[in-house]
Amino acid sequence: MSPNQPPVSFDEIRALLKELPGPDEAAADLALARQEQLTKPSGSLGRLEEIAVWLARWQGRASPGMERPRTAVFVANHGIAAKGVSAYPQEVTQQMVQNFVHGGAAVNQLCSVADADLRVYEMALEKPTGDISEGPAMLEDDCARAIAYGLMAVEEGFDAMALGEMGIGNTTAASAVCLALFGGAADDWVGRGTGLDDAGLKRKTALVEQAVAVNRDRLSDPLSILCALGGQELAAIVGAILAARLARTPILLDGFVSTAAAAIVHKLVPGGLDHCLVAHRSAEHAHGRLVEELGKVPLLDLDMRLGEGSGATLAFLLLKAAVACHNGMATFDQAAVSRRSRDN
Ligand SMILES: O=C(O)c1ccc[n+]([C@@H]2O[C@H](COP(=O)([O-])O)[C@@H](O)[C@H]2O)c1
Ligand SMILES: Cc1cc2nc[nH]c2cc1C
Repeated sequence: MSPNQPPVSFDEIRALLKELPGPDEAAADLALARQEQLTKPSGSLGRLEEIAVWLARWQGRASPGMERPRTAVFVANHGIAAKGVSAYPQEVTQQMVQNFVHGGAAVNQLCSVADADLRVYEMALEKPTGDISEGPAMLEDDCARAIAYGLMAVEEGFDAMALGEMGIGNTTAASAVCLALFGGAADDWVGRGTGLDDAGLKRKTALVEQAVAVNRDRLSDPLSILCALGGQELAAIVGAILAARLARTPILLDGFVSTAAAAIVHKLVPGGLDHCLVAHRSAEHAHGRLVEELGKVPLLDLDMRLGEGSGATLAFLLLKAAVACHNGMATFDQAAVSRRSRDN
């Protein structure tokens, strides 16, 4: 496959999975060795130390950088929205795109605070995916094209990317994907999304159960699950995660919906999410269980449940702090600070 021709079939995407590069352990070892020289008790910067070494490992350089972060927000509509699974009407998806463009959304302010570039990818909003409670969300070709769209959204030259989404009804799709991938009961995976009331939550739970039952013959592997139950923005996030691995770009996953998309990659390739961190634990009911399934510990826990890349963009600030300490602190030798006393 030439670099300018993204894969447009599941077979080509499966072939790409075999080409994913591993970590740069030499860069990580050098970063770890530097952490031990810096003027602080060993380990005392906790996860900031881990983040600096993780960035070195996945950027492939001993001195990690965070000058150029980008937030990508993938936006799509969902047929299931017509069944009353969201507290907001479907037209909000398009209206929020305008709000992003005019700089009025939360993610605009957070990008400005974090000095991050923002890209919004609108995915055929006039053509919602199929209603998953009645049949598949997408045909294989459409799903592969959406994955390819996400692959193409990753450009070289960014130090890290935050992957976010926007789409009324997409927590229903995310819950259905999780139920199909991890099993359990529908109510393990369903939450209030944008703020459903009790009656709405009951309806949404029944529809998620129905979606998995109706599509049961289409759930044989992770890509088929994405195709049958997911959405275009979830598929694009899958593509962006894979492309970022090829481009040596570390990823911050946002909330429940972004993490549900990432779970597809987790099930497709062992270690496929090693270049990704979960930025925050969303207040959406199932996110805690989902991050446990992925073996991840979110960086922040602020009761946020907005989506649109907000939590991941906010966490860029932690990555910047980790890099500033890693690259800027003096070593014990440079600052003439005495090292640890011999243990008795
Ligand atoms: O990702 C999350 O943790 C999250 C939790 C609740 C809501 N959202 C956002 O809200 C929208 C989906 O909610 P809903 O209720 O319409 O399914 C969509 O635009 C998401 O970005 C996102
Ligand atoms: C207003 C609004 C903004 C959002 N941003 C991401 N998801 C959203 C859902 C709603 C309803």
